Amino acid sequence: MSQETWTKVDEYIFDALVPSDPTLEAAIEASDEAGMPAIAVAPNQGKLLHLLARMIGARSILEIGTLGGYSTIWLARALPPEGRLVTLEYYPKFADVARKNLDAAGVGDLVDIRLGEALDLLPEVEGPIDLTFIDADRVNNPAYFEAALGLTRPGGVIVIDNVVRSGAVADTSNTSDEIVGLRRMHELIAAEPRVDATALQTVGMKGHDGLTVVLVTS
Ligand SMILES: C[S@@+](CC[C@H](N)C(=O)[O-])C[C@H]1O[C@@H](n2cnc3c(N)ncnc32)[C@H](O)[C@@H]1O
Ligand SMILES: [Mg+2]
Repeated sequence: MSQETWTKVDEYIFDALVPSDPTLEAAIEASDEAGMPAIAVAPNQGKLLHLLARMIGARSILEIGTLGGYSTIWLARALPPEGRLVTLEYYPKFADVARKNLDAAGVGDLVDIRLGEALDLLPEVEGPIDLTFIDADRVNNPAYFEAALGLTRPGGVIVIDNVVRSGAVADTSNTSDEIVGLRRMHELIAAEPRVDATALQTVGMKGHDGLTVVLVTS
């Protein structure tokens, strides 16, 4: 299997189940034009986040890692009119682009973008949260998971993106801070009696990676 095949299958999935959406495409274009890295979730992954939020009737969502607000739009669109989404972003320039994209998508009123180091911002986030999406610097994922667990209500869900990194997570010779952080996060999840979880590796237009899905049980 090659990257070419994975991209082709993603395109098939988009055509079949995730129709092109001018608002979301404009958000990606605006991020590209601002020179931001192309590291947003893929459309089918964004839709998975959206569906998970709808499946649990999410009214409050926390996102760690906004970038240009692409996944934020998918998640915000799952909220009822009185819902709320708090998203944390380190770079002011990224937050500015995200604010414009969210307003253009008509979900700006639902979203509170908080600027700064996520570890500093998390203690100020008000719970309970129904769904937390962790998609920032993996080295801090153990701390992000702990914070998310403290905020996410029983019955709520924590999703962590980019947990496979082209297989590096399973390569014992890889001791980079990022990969050690991912393994430590999975150890914490496994040892935590208040959650149940699984992880999936994914291939597609974004290469080989994966996501971890955690149900907060109590
Ligand atoms: C992969 S991108 C987020 C992509 C976005 N969730 C999407 O799919 O559309 C990660 C983002 O996290 C931000 N970030 C990285 N480390 C951070 C930190 N320590 N605190 C806050 N934001 C951080 C980066 O600036 C970047 O915008
Ligand atoms: Mg990601």
